[in-house]
Amino acid sequence: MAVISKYVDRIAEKCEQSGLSIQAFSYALVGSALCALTIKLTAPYMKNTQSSNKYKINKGPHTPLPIDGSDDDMKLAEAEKLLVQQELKKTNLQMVEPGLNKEFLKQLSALVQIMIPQKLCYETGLLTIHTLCLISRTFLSIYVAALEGAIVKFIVRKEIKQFALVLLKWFGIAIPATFVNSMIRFLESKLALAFRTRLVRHSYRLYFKNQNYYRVSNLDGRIENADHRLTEDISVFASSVAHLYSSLTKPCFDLMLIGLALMRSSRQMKANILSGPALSITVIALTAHILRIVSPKFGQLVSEEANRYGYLRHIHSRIITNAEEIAFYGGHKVELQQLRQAYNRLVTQMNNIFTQKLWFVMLEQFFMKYLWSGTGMVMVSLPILTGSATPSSSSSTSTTTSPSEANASHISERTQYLTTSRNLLISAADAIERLMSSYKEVVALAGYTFRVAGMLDVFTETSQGIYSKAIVAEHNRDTSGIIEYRNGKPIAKGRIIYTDNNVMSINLCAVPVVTPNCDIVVPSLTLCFEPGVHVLITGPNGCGKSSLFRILSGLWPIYAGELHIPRPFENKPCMFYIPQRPYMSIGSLCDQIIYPDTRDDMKRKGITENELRSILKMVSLEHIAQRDNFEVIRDWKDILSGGEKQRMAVARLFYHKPQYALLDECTSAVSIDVESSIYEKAKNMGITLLTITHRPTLWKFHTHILEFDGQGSWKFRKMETNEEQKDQFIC
Ligand SMILES: Nc1ncnc2c1ncn2[C@@H]1O[C@H](COP(=O)(O)OP(=O)(O)OP(=O)(O)O)[C@@H](O)[C@H]1O
Repeated sequence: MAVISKYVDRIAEKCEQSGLSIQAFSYALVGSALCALTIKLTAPYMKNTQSSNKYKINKGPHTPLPIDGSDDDMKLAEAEKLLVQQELKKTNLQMVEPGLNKEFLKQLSALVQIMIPQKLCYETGLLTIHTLCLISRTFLSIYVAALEGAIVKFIVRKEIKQFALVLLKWFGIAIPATFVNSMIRFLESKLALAFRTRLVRHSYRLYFKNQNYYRVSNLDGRIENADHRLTEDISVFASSVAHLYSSLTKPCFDLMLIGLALMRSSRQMKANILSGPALSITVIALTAHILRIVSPKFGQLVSEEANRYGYLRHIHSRIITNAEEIAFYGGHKVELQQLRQAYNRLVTQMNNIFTQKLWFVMLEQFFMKYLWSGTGMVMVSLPILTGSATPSSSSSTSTTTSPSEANASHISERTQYLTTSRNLLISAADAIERLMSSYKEVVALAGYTFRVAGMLDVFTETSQGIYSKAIVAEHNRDTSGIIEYRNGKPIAKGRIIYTDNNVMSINLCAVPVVTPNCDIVVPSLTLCFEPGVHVLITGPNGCGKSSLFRILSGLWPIYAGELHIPRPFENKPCMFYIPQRPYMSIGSLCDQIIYPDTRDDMKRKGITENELRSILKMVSLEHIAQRDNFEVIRDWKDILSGGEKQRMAVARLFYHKPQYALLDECTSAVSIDVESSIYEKAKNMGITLLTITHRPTLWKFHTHILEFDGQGSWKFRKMETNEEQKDQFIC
């Protein structure tokens, strides 16, 4: 600054020498500075208005702005627009917005019933001890305030012995006080964990009910990242409920008991006991009202932030899951762009919250730190300034002591009163501040309640077969009467009937194949799969071959007709599905073969390691058992090759020996000789094959063929074994 001012002085001198007055020079300097400041302040707004106008005209109101004008960022904004539109669709589906309303109370009470299922349970025990600790902490605070008042009184009176005695008491009380403080935190954490455990158990139960983990992500569009809601959101919700309990009840106890203590000391000072509390209540009520009016909608903001954070994690986990595919494709640019979009949207939301908090916290602090302190000072001084007499405790001493001694005693009494009241007031102000700031927490809790309760609602609905998808809701399509809609949602009118054990055939009676988006792939299927009738399923891509398996396995709802399937008998599944990309579970080699059985199931079935070894031999994987024994836990997804993984999946088929095997191109990576021997062995075991394949070498293992034409029609007929049939099939 000094350098600049010297430089300015030198220019001014030069200007004066050339005939320009210093005043004129100053005007010019200030004018140009103001001009520069105006340009600096208005330029970004002008730029934003221009670009937002441009976007309003060209791309609709919800398009996010590009970060700069570069082509890349324009593309990013375009992609983000799609993302925003998807979010909007989702929001429209969910309709209700989080906030302090009836819906929030209803959702919270439903969640409280899950977290505290009975009047007498572990959680109520914790709550009782927690409440007792909170009450005793308040009594201790009042006692400590009184002790501090007495300490000051004895200092003013110069009574060393009394001072030392009270100081000792003060130190003595510190031990239970600190223990109670620490206990409050401990109990709060225990309570949060207990609530979380109850919620997690409940939601896990729902998540795994009726294949909900599949339905939520595939058939319903309301929850995009169930993993985030099941982990992060439940944890934050439980902590926030436990924290709110103490941050609401403790200040209430504090206020009640401190108010009584203050009134008692005002009475001792023979002052009006109502004027102080009346003043404070008026000021607090007024400031609370103002804060409530100007408070931003933190519930919505927090809920949106959690949504965006969840989406960011979802993108990350997709990249981790599909790392190899992305690397082969060299798709890092696209993935990076998606990550940047997700992160930018999170940052925008966080910045929004920070900015809104900045002004709100400023106002809050002004009220709580300054306005309330001022009111507190007036409150404390009122009994002394308006008190008609000396404190009651000192009135008895005034007859035996001299006037100067009595005066000194009155001063010390007033000092004690002031110190005690001040300490009590500080605690009370702290309590009110906590109560007021709890409002923010309550609003934030509304956001988490909305997400957790919303998740449980969706789980309940999907487990009952009620789905909601934006794409379905938005299309008012003609489904030729196959799908019936109620309130914009399709109704699964079809029935699954489990037949008795002696009927082993699978029957489809006028069942349509309908995708989760309500696209009709095949309008009506009437078929009968009998044991020993090996069916080859064929047709062009996307004609509904895998969808038929999804319907047989009960993954997709049936919108009409009837499906008759045999009931599982003696723990033996009726159908066993093997996909093209087999799933490798966490665990040992043994766990891979017996999946989805557990070790206990395996023991119950009496299957030994030797039998597992011979199963591995049947699929030519015996070398794996020699390399790693059955117990070593490995990451089988990465260790085994594509073909080995497919053979491992077939090993599961030989372990479970189901009535029907649903084989969805499950040997596409297996060499032809091993594949043929696998099919031969499966047939010899009495397993009926329902095979989707594009390999002509497999035709000989089947007796019937189900052909889809891709236009919704199909043909089911006996397969002819002559060469002509084979050629026809190859085409
Ligand atoms: N989860 C889903 N949500 C919406 N539509 C789906 C879903 N899964 C499949 N579809 C659609 O259903 C139709 C039939 O798919 P399906 O997987 O049955 O084809 P496919 O005959 O097995 O084809 P391919 O030979 O390529 O495996 C396709 O148009 C597909 O886009």
